[in-house]
Amino acid sequence: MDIVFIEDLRIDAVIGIYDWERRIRQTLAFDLEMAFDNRRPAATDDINDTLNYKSISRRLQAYVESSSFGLVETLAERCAEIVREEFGVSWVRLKLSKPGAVRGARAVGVRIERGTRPA
Ligand SMILES: Nc1nc2c(c(=O)[nH]1)N=C([C@H](O)[C@@H](O)CO)CN2
Repeated sequence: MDIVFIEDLRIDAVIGIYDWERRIRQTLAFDLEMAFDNRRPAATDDINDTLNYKSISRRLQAYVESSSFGLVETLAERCAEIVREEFGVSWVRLKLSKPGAVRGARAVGVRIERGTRPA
């Protein structure tokens, strides 16, 4: 199985369950791994045959910047849905980190996998 990945995509958003968190924007970090057969773009050298990581990054930036969920679980689920439904990705692993949210930890967050992983 081939993978297209996006690493440490930083996006500012309103996120969190506490009152003070509803009044500020916090930086979130996204890591994505997406199943995609890269043999065709490798043969054609055509960007139109790829799973375009720039297009996906831009879409997630627009969505996350305008979101205001309480839980990272909710935001992670919505982002995985966008990747699968709008970009036709059969399997995605998405890690959503909230750096500095817990004193003593570099980051906290969730990692989810959605869809069927190709053989
Ligand atoms: N599993 C989760 N635990 C916590 C979350 C969350 O979104 N998922 N959120 C918080 C607070 O918003 C925290 O990040 C503020 O520091 C606490 N636990």
